[in-house]
Amino acid sequence: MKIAPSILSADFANLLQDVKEIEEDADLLHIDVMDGHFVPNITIGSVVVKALRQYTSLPFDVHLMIENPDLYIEDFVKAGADIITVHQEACVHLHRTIQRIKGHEVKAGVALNPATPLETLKYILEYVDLVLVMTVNPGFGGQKFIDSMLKKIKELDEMRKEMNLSFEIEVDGGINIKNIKQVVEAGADIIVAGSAIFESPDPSSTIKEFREAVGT
Ligand SMILES: O=C(CO)[C@@H](O)[C@H](O)COP(=O)(O)O
Ligand SMILES: [Fe+2]
Repeated sequence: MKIAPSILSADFANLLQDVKEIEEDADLLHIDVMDGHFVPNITIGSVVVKALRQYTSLPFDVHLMIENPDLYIEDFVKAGADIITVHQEACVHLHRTIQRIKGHEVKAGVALNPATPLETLKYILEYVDLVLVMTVNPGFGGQKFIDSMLKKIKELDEMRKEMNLSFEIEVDGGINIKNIKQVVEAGADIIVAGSAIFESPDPSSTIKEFREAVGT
């Protein structure tokens, strides 16, 4: 299991300090990019990713919650993204968008909102490196995990086995020390957590507790 702290819940006035605090314990840094159109919130853009890139070697896991992601892929690649994930709901030509990301030699992911069926990914799964299952409606940190998403993670894991594919399953939203084990048992490989890590008194110990809770 990999842990990807989401900087959405970090202190933006002390962003580097917060990243440094989790650097040794985290596997990836999850960066939520929101445009105020696809989701009702505006967060950070490629300039912030580029600024952070100079100070950490953690792989950057960029979650684009934006319309027309094709227009910005190159900017995020140049800024230092290692994984770029786009939403199925935001891409009219998803296959083209995934190929565009992979053409830059970074990993390509596709994200699904809670209400979007897995079946919409049937013909794209063989091309992606990662599927991000949203377990809250995207836009904000600190929301409650939607329980029915456990079934979705399990079904995706089954599809992966049946299709003999090796994409990673990433899960994002409302994950904490109480539900992490269930999420991993359902089939998740990468756990994103924002508020549970950055709003805890000791973010680095919280990551260690997450690993202990899962038994890894
Ligand atoms: O993409 C998103 C929200 O849209 C997430 O990455 C959040 O940042 C997760 O925050 P928590 O639910 O863990 O507080
Ligand atoms: Fe995210």
